[in-house]
Amino acid sequence: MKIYNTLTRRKEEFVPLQEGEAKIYACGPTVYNFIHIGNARPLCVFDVLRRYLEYRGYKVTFAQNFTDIDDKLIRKANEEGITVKEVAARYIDEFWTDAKGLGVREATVHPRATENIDEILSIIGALVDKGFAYPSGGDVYFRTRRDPGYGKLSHQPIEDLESGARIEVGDVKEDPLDFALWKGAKPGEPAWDSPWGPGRPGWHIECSAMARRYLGETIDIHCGGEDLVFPHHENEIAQSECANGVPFARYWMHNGFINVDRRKMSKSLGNFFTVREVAEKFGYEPIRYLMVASHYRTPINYSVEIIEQCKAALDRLYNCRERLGQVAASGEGEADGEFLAVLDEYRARFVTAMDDDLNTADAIGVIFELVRELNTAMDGENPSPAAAKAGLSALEELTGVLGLLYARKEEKSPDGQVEALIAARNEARANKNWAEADRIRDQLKSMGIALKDTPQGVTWSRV
Ligand SMILES: Nc1ncnc2c1ncn2[C@@H]1O[C@H](COP(=O)(O)OP(=O)(O)OP(=O)(O)O)[C@@H](O)[C@H]1O
Ligand SMILES: [Zn+2]
Repeated sequence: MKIYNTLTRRKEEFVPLQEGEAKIYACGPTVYNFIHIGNARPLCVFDVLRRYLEYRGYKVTFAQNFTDIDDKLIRKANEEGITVKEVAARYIDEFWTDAKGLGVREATVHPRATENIDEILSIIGALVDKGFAYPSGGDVYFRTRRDPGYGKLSHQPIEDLESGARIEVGDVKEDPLDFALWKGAKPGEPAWDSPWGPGRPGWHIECSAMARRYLGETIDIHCGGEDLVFPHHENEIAQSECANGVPFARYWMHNGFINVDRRKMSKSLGNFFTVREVAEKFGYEPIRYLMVASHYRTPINYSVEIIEQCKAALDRLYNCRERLGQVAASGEGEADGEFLAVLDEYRARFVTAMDDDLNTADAIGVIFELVRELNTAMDGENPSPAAAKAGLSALEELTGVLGLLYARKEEKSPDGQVEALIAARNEARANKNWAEADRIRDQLKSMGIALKDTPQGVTWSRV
């Protein structure tokens, strides 16, 4: 598989540190609010990365943190008159509601910053000992200029960062480029003891600490949104590599933005839609579909129309699945070898697309071609139940890698199945697809169901 590596700005063959294994770290949400559609993108696309690597036989260890202490959480807690812990607990709960709704699997571990203070202090201690960090005014800062590799991820030479950066009077930093690893406690803020006095961790250090604790000093893939490249990920690299003396992450993957009118959807701009509000109107799955229908590095312009298109595309997939299910249930037999070979070709093309830097857009294109092929096969006089069964399993296999077709369960009750067929027939009629409408009528007839067209709609009875 090839992955576009932000570090080298090239697509590179993915070679894991240990054969057959992949250790992945994804920066998780700061839990002070509901997640918005922009935040849903990294959640969904890196869930697909994990599923795909597993599909290809890798043992994946996936860590995603919760940032449960920072300025925004403290502000929210003060606004609401509750503790930071309560804010975090509430929005972690809400996160799970949305993540599950989006079909995102739980990571292998979901560590929280506040539960990893010892590891954080151990990295800061190592950095101080090696001269890469210094305490000052109750805080501890990273000596950015001491790190020869600084700027390698965002591809900006340190001189470019220097311009505009100035030391303010009373500044506790030695250099304006230095950033905080530890922030001395302010009155009323949560604080932990440390060798440099009570305080709390900076944002960047928590990821270095949790990645090391749960995945090791060198990890295979580090991912997150494009906006995290600088300074967050640049700082993570600086901290981890200076503390551990080995490379931090071998591959860096960054998703592009969800935009609204070409501007990044973000809380600060106020141009965001929460996942919850969109899901309440359209369901969760069209949101996931939106994320996987594009290549993860391509910007997506969000609109209601695009969600509606996603919903319609999903309907086509579900309709095909349902049809296959019905034909498959109608008999037994062996599928034709040639047909099975055709299905395998679709599988191979799907893999080729995904191997090319997780090109889910092309992969979905292959799935829709498969759907056309399967619909045609089901259109015949006497569609083969065995072929339908094989087609169904190919369709479920490939949509499953993208984490799609999870929301609607197959109707198991006979009445539900009849209703579903009547709905499919109504749709066929609305599309003037008379042959299909007649076919469904006949199928129902063979199930002992008689239809009656009335001014109120179609009614049915068992004969
Ligand atoms: N508009 C967007 N499009 C794609 N990814 C985004 C967008 N906004 C945030 N992300 C990603 O969502 C993940 C969660 O980030 P985080 O919780 O820090 O969001 P945030 O910074 O609160 O969002 P905002 O940018 O709205 O303030 C990160 O990987 C971030 O890169
Ligand atoms: Zn991070």
